[in-house]
Amino acid sequence: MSLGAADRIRAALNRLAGDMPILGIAISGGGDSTALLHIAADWARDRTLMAATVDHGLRPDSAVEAKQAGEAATALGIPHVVLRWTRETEAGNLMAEARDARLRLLSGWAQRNNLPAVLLGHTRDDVAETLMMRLARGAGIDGLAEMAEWRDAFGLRWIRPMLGVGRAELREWMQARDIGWIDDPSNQNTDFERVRVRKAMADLGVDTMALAKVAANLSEARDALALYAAEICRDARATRGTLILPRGPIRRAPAEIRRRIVVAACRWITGADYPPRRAAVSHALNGLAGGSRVTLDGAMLEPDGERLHVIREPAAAMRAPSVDGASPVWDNRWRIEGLEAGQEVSAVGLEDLVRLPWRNAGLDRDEAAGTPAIRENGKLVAAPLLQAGSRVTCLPSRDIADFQTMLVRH
Ligand SMILES: Nc1ncnc2c1ncn2[C@@H]1O[C@H](COP(=O)(O)OP(=O)(O)OP(=O)(O)O)[C@@H](O)[C@H]1O
Repeated sequence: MSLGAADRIRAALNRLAGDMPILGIAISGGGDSTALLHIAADWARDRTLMAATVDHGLRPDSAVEAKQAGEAATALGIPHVVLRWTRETEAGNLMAEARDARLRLLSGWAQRNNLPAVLLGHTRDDVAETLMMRLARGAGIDGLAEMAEWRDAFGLRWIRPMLGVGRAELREWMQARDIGWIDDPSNQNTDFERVRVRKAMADLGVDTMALAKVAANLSEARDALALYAAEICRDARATRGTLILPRGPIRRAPAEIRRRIVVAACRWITGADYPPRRAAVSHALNGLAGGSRVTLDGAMLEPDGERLHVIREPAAAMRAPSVDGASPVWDNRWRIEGLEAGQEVSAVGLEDLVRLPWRNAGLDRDEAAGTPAIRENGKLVAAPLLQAGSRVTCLPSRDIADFQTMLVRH
């Protein structure tokens, strides 16, 4: 039984990362990622594996634990670093913020080390607990479907090779080999929803295998719906950062399909790592059904005859931080080429727009104000999408194929 668990993980590693000569692994020092560390170290052989631990600094022992996690990695010949997080505000959902910060820190580390992907130690128990938590929140099919074995987010591929294995199996496997791990006291803290859900599931005798099966069944349903949505959008087009969708077929499609299309369109525009909230999507769909222009999480959807135009919400573009030649992707959607030293990219804005021939660009006023502008010492030098002849080019960082992929894969 325990050998079976390691074999299944190795098979998943072959399937998901078999062609990667170098790979990262995120270890907390807890049981799941410690098991993954050992199994991946053995699997890696002539591949290079690098490990990192995020010290959230939320408990007095966290630094010591991060160091211990590192010792486990270096004992296996795997280089390890500790990445420290400092929380900026006290407001908001601590767990969600910590997870986001963790993914960002890990992604930065992976990019600095040219790692194409990072392994995470989620297990079948995580799948079951997530399903229960989302059920309680009234999630839709996507929220309830199983976690993906891989996902691209925060500029990186995340691989979860242990989704088919239970936490208890892993602990058995480690005990049989005398491998120790750190029991995080937060895993007993009932202030956290996941801990309460875990306890409730144990009390009710809920079988994680059955719940994981429900999640897998819903994934199949999701995939079928995704193909339906992709079929409806087969004539979708992308031009200069605007997505143009067929309005009639979308209007006639069932609500679940409309929802999926709107979510993918919004994420295509914003490049966001998470989909917009369900209630916000419902609100946007109601507006669209009434023929109105709506905004959703930084995207703007505008009915135009038989077409639905999806653009960047101008106010969101104006809030996007400016970038220079060192990191030439602006607003998470424009790749800027040809910037000179001292030049920066930010939105054109309404003030500078009046001096530009924006009407020739076939955009409306708000849309034009949200396009990239090149400035030097705060002074407008060029607005490449609105004027011909600029030496700087702005290329959309996503094309129509990316939209089709987003429809099928969330
Ligand atoms: N502080 C951390 N530093 C690095 N990676 C982490 C950290 N916390 C979690 N991870 C990664 O994310 C995965 C899932 O996170 P989750 O919060 O479910 O972890 P966990 O319950 O602490 O798991 P584990 O038993 O491995 O500690 C972990 O298995 C690990 O790969």
